[in-house]
This record gives sequence, C-alpha cells and structure tokens, in this order.
Amino acid sequence: MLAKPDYLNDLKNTGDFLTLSRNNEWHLEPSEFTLENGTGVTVHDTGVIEFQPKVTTTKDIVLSSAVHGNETAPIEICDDLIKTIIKGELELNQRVLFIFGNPKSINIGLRFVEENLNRLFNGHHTVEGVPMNDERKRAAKLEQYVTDFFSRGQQGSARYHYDLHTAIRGSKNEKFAVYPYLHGKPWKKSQLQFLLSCGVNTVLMMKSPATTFSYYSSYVHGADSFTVELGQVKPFGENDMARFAKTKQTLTALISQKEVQYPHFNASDFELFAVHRTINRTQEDFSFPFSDDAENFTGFAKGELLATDGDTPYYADVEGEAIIFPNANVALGQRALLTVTPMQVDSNFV
Ligand SMILES: O=C(O)CCC(=O)N[C@@H](CCC(=O)O)C(=O)O
Ligand SMILES: [Zn+2]
Repeated sequence: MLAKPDYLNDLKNTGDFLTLSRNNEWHLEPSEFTLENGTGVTVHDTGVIEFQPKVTTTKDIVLSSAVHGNETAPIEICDDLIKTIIKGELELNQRVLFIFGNPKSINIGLRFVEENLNRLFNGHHTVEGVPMNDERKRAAKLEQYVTDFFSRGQQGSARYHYDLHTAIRGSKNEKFAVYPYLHGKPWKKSQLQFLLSCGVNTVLMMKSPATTFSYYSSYVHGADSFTVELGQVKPFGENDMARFAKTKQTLTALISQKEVQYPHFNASDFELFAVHRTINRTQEDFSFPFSDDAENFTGFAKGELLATDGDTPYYADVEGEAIIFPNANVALGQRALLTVTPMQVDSNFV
C-alpha cells in the first residue's frame, strides 16, 4: 500500500492532474486510490497516471501529450479527459495510461528544456560517454512506465499508443499522423479508420527506425502506435478546441466503450505518403531556401533546392517531393527535414 501524499484530496476533488504535474516538474510521489465507480487510479510519477477499470478489459491504451511542452492542444484534450474520469463523469471500459511527457517544458512554454525528448526513446537516453540530463532520465522512466503498463495488461489485450503533438508550421493537410516503421509488417486499415474518425485523413509511412516515443511502443511492445499531429502549435488559451472535437470524441469512445465500430475502409478517404528521405543537419551553417511560413506538404519541382547543409545542397530528386517538419534549428546530427511522396493503398495494408 502506498502512502497518502498531501496532494491526494485535491486531486480527487478537482481531477487536475495537469496542474499537479506542472507543480512537480520532474518528480511526484506515487499514490493510488479508487473512484466510486470502481476504477483504480495510480499516480506513478509526475505526468504519469493510470486508470484500471473494474471490468474485464480488452485494450491497453497509452495517450501521451507534452512530449513537446509548447504543443498545448493535445495537453488540453488529455487534461479534460483525465478530469472527467476522476470526477466520475466518464466511465472507462479499457485500461488507460495518460502521460504528460515533459511538465517542465510546459511551464517554460518551449519544445524542450535541454534536449528534445522525442529523440531519446528506444534506448537513446543512455549512451556511453554522454552525460545524463533531466530529459534523458525522463525518457528512460517513461519507457519503464509504458513497459510496466503493457506487461500488467490482460493476456491477449490489444496495445495502443497515440502520441499527440502539434506541428511548428502550418500544414496543407492540417492533421496528420506518422506511422512508425513496421519492419515489413503490414499497415492496418483499422488504425487508419480510427485516425479518420479522429479527423486525421493524412498518414506518413516511415521507412526506418526512429528515436521517437511512438516508434518505441510500436517496435518494443508491438503496439499500434502513431505520432499524431493535430494542427499548429499555439499557446494555452489560443487553441480553437472545436477543431479537435472529433479527436476528443473518438478518444473518449476508445477508452469508454467495449468495442468501437468505425465505417468501412475506403482508400479514397485518405492521403497517404511514403517518406522519401530524411535530411539531417550536420553543419552549423544550415538553411532552407523557403520562408518560415512555408507549410508542411508543400511540394517542390524536381531540381529545386530543398536545403543547404554547409557546402552540401539538397535538390528535390522527384517531381512533387514535399517537405515535412523543416527545422533549421535542430541540434547537429538531428533530422532537419523529412520529405514525402504520395503513395497508394496496396497489398501491404491489411
Ligand atoms: O513541426 C515540427 O517541426 C515538429 C512537430 C513534432 O514534434 N513532430 C514529431 C514527429 C515525430 C515522428 O516523426 O514520429 C517530432 O519531430 O518529434
Ligand atoms: Zn511535437
């Protein structure tokens, strides 16, 4: 039995786990309690709270936000869901682990404190000769919380992880998801249907391993896992939450219903893209020829300049090569740009 920390009554009354996490940036004493409807609640750490319904469950669901602290809309969605669950207004039928990835970076309103958390998963937090910092320690702990959560699920339960973000730039396709590299396994139409129900009709298929949270859950735990970009970064209070209504409704149904029916798969509902290449920044002197308001999914003509890394120019090598996540300010060695090309549904979808 865990001790009863001072924060417990307040958390039970308000459901405000976000504020509690923000007030305890890197550590929070664990605790547990049970809601009147029988759902067990476990606070594992700051930003990490688990809900275990009394009924038999079939899904183990991780919903993460604030892996980047300034991406506020997903934080607001998860904050609301947590509050409604703790206040007994939403009854769960599935196990859920909510994660606010980096509470300190929420407080400073920045993507990260010292180092981009989403470049530290899948073991990249611990590298010989590289000093640990708070974000590296956090990535290691988050991996452990996810491991423990999935390992305590019912035998045969389906595993899901939706890592919710917003993009720095505007996007021609406002909402889109990144499907982590599956090492040859087929992409799932049922997951695309889930995403569509969230209002996400655009999906990028990665073709190599990554250091991201979603790749980690997919690769290590076999979860259906995605990075989901829900729009453009805005400060708290400036998000038009109506734009996220479908996402919130779909997540609510996922965690509260025994089974959710999505409409039949129709390829023409989607815009799918294959990652064409990744361009890393290797030199201090790295630049793009386009402005900061060039949107994600802007296509370039074959032969047009995409980026310059020191003395190395990168030109579009296929017609319509489109830019995703251009960021010239990333740390040396990190991804400064992804490019994509359209793809069709084929036999590698089940
Ligand atoms: O808009 C941007 O430049 C970045 C938005 C963001 O945080 N995207 C994720 C994508 C992760 C993935 O590739 O699955 C990231 O860069 O970490
Ligand atoms: Zn992000």
